Amino acid sequence: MLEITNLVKRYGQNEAVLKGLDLTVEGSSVVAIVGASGAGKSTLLRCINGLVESTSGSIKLNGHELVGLRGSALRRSRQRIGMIFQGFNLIDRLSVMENVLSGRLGYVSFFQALTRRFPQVDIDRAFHLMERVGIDQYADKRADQLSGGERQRVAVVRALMQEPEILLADEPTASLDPKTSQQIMSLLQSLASEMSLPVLINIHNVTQARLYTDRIVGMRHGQMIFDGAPSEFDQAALDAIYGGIEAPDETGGEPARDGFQTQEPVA
Ligand SMILES: Nc1ncnc2c1ncn2[C@@H]1O[C@H](COP(=O)(O)OP(=O)(O)OP(=O)(O)O)[C@@H](O)[C@H]1O
Repeated sequence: MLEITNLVKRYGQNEAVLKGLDLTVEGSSVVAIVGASGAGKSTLLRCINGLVESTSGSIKLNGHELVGLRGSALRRSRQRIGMIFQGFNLIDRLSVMENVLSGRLGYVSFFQALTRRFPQVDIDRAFHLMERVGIDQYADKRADQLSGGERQRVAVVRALMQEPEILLADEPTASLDPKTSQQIMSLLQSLASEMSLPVLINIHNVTQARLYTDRIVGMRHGQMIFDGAPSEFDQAALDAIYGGIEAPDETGGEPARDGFQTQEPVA
């Protein structure tokens, strides 16, 4: 469970970007964070995974306080948080398998990491997860030879290899075409339930947020001004979140299945 209480983030002497945010995410729920550009969505995710230092407040992941961690404690906490980015953040010259196994770097010895010799159990799990998301046939291919959707699946598997307690996705579909975007959203939704993993997704596409998440959190100027089920996310909520700022992306279409589901849940 993720419990955020009275979270404040201020960059330098500027006005606070997050102004006392409270948010609790439990179980396997998929939560969309929506809001206009500059609302503070990415800052919220970066505070959770410690990429930026929170100014004050509390972020607890399964009871462990994340605010104020430094050094090895911060590195250990990051291992428990899977991160997926808009630009995939893969190492292009490495193979898909090597990218995926890099999700284990925090768990193996310095020597193993240096020589990239991973335990067989990690390799088996990598194949299992790659098969689950439909990229096992690309294991030996260079990451830069894959399409955007395939690359994002590699990034998802790399994050899952960390055995994370939560997945954070920062605009995971913004670089993808509409159909591929839907498949990735559907995949995240399925994986959340198969693995009982909470997933927090920053997303501009409100149609996809409505279709593929269990809950929508709307932010404006660093504050949460909507928190409810997708069915409650109506025009009034849209106006409150985006009114006078920008028109959200309403493209999205019909729900998609991720297309690579297996019968076996992934442990
Ligand atoms: N490293 C930084 N230093 C100073 N200000 C920053 C920094 N990162 C973000 N900001 C500011 O914080 C505010 C919120 O930015 P943030 O990226 O969190 O918004 P966002 O809702 O994710 O926007 P977008 O949808 O465009 O990604 C913006 O005004 C931004 O300029």
